Amino acid sequence: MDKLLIRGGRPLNGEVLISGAKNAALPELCAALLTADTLTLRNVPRLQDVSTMLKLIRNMGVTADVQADGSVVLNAADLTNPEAPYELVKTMRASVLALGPLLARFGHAKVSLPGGCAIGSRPVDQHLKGLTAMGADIAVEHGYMVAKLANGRTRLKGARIATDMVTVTGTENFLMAAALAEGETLLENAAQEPEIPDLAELLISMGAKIEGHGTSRIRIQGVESLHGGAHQVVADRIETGTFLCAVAATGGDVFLKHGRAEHLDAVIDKLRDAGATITALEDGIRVQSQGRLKAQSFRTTEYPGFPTDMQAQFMALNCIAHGTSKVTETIFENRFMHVNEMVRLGAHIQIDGKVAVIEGVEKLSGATVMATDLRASASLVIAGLVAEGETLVDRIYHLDRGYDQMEAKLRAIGADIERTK
Ligand SMILES: CC(=O)N[C@H]1[C@@H](OP(=O)(O)OP(=O)(O)OC[C@H]2O[C@@H](n3ccc(=O)[nH]c3=O)[C@H](O)[C@@H]2O)O[C@H](CO)[C@@H](O)[C@@H]1O
Ligand SMILES: C=C(OP(=O)(O)O)C(=O)O
Repeated sequence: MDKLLIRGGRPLNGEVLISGAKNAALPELCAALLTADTLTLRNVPRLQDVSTMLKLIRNMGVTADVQADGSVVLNAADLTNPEAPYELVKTMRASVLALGPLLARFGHAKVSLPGGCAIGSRPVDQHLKGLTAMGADIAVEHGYMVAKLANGRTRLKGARIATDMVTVTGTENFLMAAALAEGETLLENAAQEPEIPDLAELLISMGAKIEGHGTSRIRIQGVESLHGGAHQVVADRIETGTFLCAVAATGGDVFLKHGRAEHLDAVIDKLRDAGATITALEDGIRVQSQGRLKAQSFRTTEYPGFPTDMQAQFMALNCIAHGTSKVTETIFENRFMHVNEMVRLGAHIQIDGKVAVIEGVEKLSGATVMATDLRASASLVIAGLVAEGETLVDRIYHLDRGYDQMEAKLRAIGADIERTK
């Protein structure tokens, strides 16, 4: 199993090219299921979840050609097997994004239930509730969601869907399903994460009629069919935020090319309050940092609030900052698994339910630590970059799920980091 060996204590300087967003590329690959025409996605990140999604849709009968420049050319004209098997779904929750498009285009689908994962139980009840309101009949059998159109219908029908909580992939499933449904769908309480308008723009370029994306109320007029198109995947705001935190923690001066500051307001505000200098430039973000920063308290919430996907990485920074901070995780019930590993590196952290209290220490000391989920892995890499001596981060298959060549990018800006077996 691959591990990362980090010798900490070096500042980071130079330029990093930010990749396309994992959480935009995954639904956008599923959007190819909505049409028999060719769809080209540019700027698709090279990471494990994208490989898994390609495997999943190829298994359905979709052709997907990955080009040298990072584009993927997709065609679902000959899709014969609208099914997402457990073996693939279990490694990637985003597989649930196949359900809406398959149901909308073929009228039936069989998608494995994703099950729980390290960060929480993550049910899909809201996806089922919304698609049922659109005229789907969904039974859960032998661990699968077996979906068809109810009452001899030939298409899904538009509906008003108000989810009990804001759900990102739920909103994406409804957007894709509603694009091909009969009549109007109104999504209330819709997610506003930048990946949602990015998906909506792709669907619009394929002929969908969507208004209000980027707000909590999205209106979709269904059309009979969608055509192909080409789309550039938006820059990954979580990869950008991860590098911002890494440089803020180690010190240095780095330009994050293609990073979008306007997608990271909550994180950037906290980094500025901590003492880092962040400058939004024309095609990226410059981060400069020196000396020990000031610890910052924050609460994770839906966009535009502080993202849960940045909680662990910012906590790494708080571990070595001046002062005591309080981090509250409100989205997932079990997203503090990095804490015990950070404590092994010398951090002072106490957890009480949804709240972690971090008392900043002057230095961390390298040790062997275990990655438990994607962003926890990234936070341990940041902690390793500032720790004295060697840190070995084990189980980095979690990191590979969602970061495009993270260690190569870090090495290029001066980190002493290598992959070992
Ligand atoms: C592939 C992708 O884009 N993943 C992101 C997406 O995950 P994902 O879309 O799975 O997360 P959701 O926004 O759906 O989850 C938000 C909360 O709602 C709950 N919930 C959700 C749906 C449902 O049917 N029932 C239910 O109870 C979840 O358990 C969680 O507590 O948004 C999360 C929150 O920003 C991010 O951490 C993930 O990186
Ligand atoms: C939790 C994440 O991803 P996923 O929803 O794919 O598990 C993440 O990107 O941090």
